[in-house]
Amino acid sequence: MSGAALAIDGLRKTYANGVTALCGVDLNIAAGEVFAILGPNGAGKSTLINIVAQVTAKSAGRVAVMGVDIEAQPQLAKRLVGVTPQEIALDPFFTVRELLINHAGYYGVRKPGPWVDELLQRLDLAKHAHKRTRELSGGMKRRLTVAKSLVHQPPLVILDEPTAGVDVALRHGLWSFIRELHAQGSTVILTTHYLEEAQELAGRVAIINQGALAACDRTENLLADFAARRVEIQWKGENGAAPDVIPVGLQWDAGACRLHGELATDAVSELMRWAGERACQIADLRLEPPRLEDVYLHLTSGAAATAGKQQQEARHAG
Ligand SMILES: Nc1ncnc2c1ncn2[C@@H]1O[C@H](COP(=O)(O)OP(=O)(O)OP(=O)(O)O)[C@@H](O)[C@H]1O
Repeated sequence: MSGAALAIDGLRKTYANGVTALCGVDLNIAAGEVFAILGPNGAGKSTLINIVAQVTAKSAGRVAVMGVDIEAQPQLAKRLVGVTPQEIALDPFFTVRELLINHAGYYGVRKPGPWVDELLQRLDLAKHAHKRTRELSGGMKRRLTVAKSLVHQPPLVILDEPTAGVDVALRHGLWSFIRELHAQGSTVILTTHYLEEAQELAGRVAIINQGALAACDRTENLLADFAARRVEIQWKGENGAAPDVIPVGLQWDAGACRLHGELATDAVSELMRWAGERACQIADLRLEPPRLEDVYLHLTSGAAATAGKQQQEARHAG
């Protein structure tokens, strides 16, 4: 498992209440990657992150951070990772600077001052450094939580929904900060519900559903493997009349007088023939490549999701 920034093998978690949050996840994230973990609410993303951060105990499996097994060398493994949790919990009585310096002390960092100043600068917190944390706005607290996780300069940075509930400008600020961290050699793992964020930042994406890995690949490969096109046809039927034949896979929206839906790539030539025969009734026709959102929805809902979970459970059975 050495060589990877994060190596996860057969990770399982069943909570005391009997809920199985992870049912045998394997994941290998190379040093220097920006990697996104996507999945619906309750998929198991935070459980996975909390196990890596050693705030939740795993039920089975192995986890190594920068080649260090979290069970064999828990203290060393803890120092190699900085986790920004989803929940913001900051001591209200410390100032921003005090909080960061104290937190650095927790990791045994000597003379943290210059790096704390740099973090305050880069996360746009310098002018709030003297304020008590209870005086900060939600967005400032979010940035401080990010700074706190980086104060010991870990090589692996994990951000659990870093942009949840933050405004657009701050989101873009955090994106450029993540790019800077990456450019400086950090490995960054983030979870997000914003698919465009994953597409924008991450080289590779994992989709977790019901505690199982539904996909893990480069975004462009996930899109290339998804053999479907989005179709939208504006129709000029007289008095709003529907087309005589509706191509399989498309739906008729009478109010907007249009056909729309998803079409398998190998059915496109058939659609073109259908459209050619009705050219004078078509005002507009658009065929769009799939988006990460389409792949995500396909993998996390219905039959594809159930099949993926069963496959993974079978692989890890026993
Ligand atoms: N401490 C806990 N005790 C019992 N069950 C838990 C606990 N924490 C999480 N769970 C359950 O484990 C499952 C996975 O939860 P988790 O928080 O890991 O999902 P998530 O993918 O991070 O969701 P979200 O996107 O909503 O943050 C859910 O069914 C959740 O209810």
